[in-house]
Amino acid sequence: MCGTFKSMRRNLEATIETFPIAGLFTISRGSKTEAEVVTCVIEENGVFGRGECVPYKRYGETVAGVVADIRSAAGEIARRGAGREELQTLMKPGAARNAVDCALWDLEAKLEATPVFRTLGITPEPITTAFTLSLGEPGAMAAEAEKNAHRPLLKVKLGTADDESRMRAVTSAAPRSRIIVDANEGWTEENIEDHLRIAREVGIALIEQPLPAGRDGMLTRIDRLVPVCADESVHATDDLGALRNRYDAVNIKLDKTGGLTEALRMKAEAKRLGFQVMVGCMVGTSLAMAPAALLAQDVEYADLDGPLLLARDREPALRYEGSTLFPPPSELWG
Ligand SMILES: CC(C)C[C@H](N)C(=O)N[C@H](CCOc1cc(O)cc2c1C(=O)N[C@@H]2C)C(=O)O
Ligand SMILES: [Mg+2]
Repeated sequence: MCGTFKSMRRNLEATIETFPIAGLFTISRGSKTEAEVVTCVIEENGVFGRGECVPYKRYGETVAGVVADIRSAAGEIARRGAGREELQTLMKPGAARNAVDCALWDLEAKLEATPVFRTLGITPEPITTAFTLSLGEPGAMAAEAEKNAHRPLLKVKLGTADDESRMRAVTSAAPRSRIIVDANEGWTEENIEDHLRIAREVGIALIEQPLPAGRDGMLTRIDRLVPVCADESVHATDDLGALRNRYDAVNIKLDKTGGLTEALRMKAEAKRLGFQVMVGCMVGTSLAMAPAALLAQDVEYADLDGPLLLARDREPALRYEGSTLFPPPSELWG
């Protein structure tokens, strides 16, 4: 409960941590070999709450800027005891607020000996996550798809001039998997209708962010032959209204909403407006996925595979068995 600890003194720390990626993760905007995350730890009376965020260059965020933003809010949180509700006005939506918000959820759960899932009134169950295939040449993507053809849900990174070959290659290599295509803003007004026709022909389930954010108005005028999901075009609850006739689904990420508190509001409003919901993630560890795994309990798509791409994770980590993600242990978060 927010505000309960106002008279208590809290200490807040923000640190940068690096986790190596197993191999290379590539999309149309570039490649990564490691996940650089910011961890926020808030302590009160020897009890620690932790939250993790992943700053994203696409949204003008850097790790140094995010650490600075967290530290500048630290006075209000640590000395004055600002809680989660005040945090929503103290910091803007984005990665920095996510780390602090999730650390506060974790701290409050531990101080009150009440797990977050209980506060949310849910009984978390294992969920199926998407598994992401990097962008590559059609043959290489087909080989990766074949290797992962046992997985029920694949997310395929596209956004090139020749996505037709790639869509055909991955769908024939993994014929039993449901496939999400994430074009990462890489399609154009000229090629989107052709791409949608091919996507429907080969049985793609969902197309994520085909057109650039801010230049996606055409989506209201075309026949969306495959459901279209907003990612870069949607950050928080206030964005939803304008997207109503443009998108069929929205990808909610804690690093965009600025934490679980706003993400819960956004999910409720998205459902009320009739959107399908995906809960997504950045390239982060189990600590970043844990709150998202609770958020994803009742949505159409969970895309929480960050740790599956890492060569090293938190300890304890989330348990994944294939593409099944189990509820987070409280020693990890919540
Ligand atoms: C481990 C996957 C990337 C996580 C998820 N399935 C996913 O696809 N998320 C992306 C957003 C994260 O993408 C990032 C993060 C990053 O730090 C750097 C990059 C990207 C990316 O897509 N390209 C660059 C390399 C999503 O839903 O769009
Ligand atoms: Mg995306």
